[in-house]
Amino acid sequence: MTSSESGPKECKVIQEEELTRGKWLYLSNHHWTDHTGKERIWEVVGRTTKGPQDQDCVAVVAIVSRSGHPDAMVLIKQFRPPLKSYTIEMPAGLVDNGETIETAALRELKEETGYSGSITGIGRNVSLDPGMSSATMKIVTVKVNGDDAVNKDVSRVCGVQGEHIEVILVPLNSIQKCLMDFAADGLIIDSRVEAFALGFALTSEKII
Ligand SMILES: Nc1nc(=O)[nH]c2c1ncn2[C@H]1C[C@H](O)[C@@H](COP(=O)(O)OP(=O)(O)O)O1
Repeated sequence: MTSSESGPKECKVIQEEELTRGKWLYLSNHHWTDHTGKERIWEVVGRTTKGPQDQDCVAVVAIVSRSGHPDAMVLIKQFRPPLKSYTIEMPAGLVDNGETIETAALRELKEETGYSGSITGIGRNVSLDPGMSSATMKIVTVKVNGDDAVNKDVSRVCGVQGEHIEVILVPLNSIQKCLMDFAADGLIIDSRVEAFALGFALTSEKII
């Protein structure tokens, strides 16, 4: 029986060969065998910061409810050197060594937006860029009571360790229009935000 008659083989990585390492990232060749059993090489970027926890990072879908206002999603605008551009993203960041996903989510939300909230859901383990990077993350949903004293006077500009982050509240009922305006202004929309907005529009039966 030939290999094609026996069906596809299970693909697997057989060796990780590190090529170079920086402070935050490393580049490796992953030697792997494909569905025919042939050995191949894939170039992979990994994060040096990954500790024993399962995920490299966390992203936060934070929805603010305030009396007299429609519910809004907390988004952030910041400059991203890899893209040479400002971006619109969800609050997100690296999970610190030994930190739980829950703690990381609430910490990043506070550091990057000033908001405090409570967790309403924790997503699955997901990939950020499966063709390029080994990094994985979870999306945590958080509800924020905008009328609560702790959230009343949050600053429009946040961030720690040199970050300069502009906080933007985008009403859910006009999220597609807002993203279109940001893109028209030359901002790059994070794919997680775009996917959230598309899903929201589809479930609301409003594509734009
Ligand atoms: N790839 C990176 N290169 C850097 O030069 N610096 C980096 C990289 N990735 C993260 N960082 C730095 C920038 C921040 O000071 C810290 C924490 O970032 P965090 O807020 O956790 O994550 P992001 O929001 O994704 O930047 O790490």
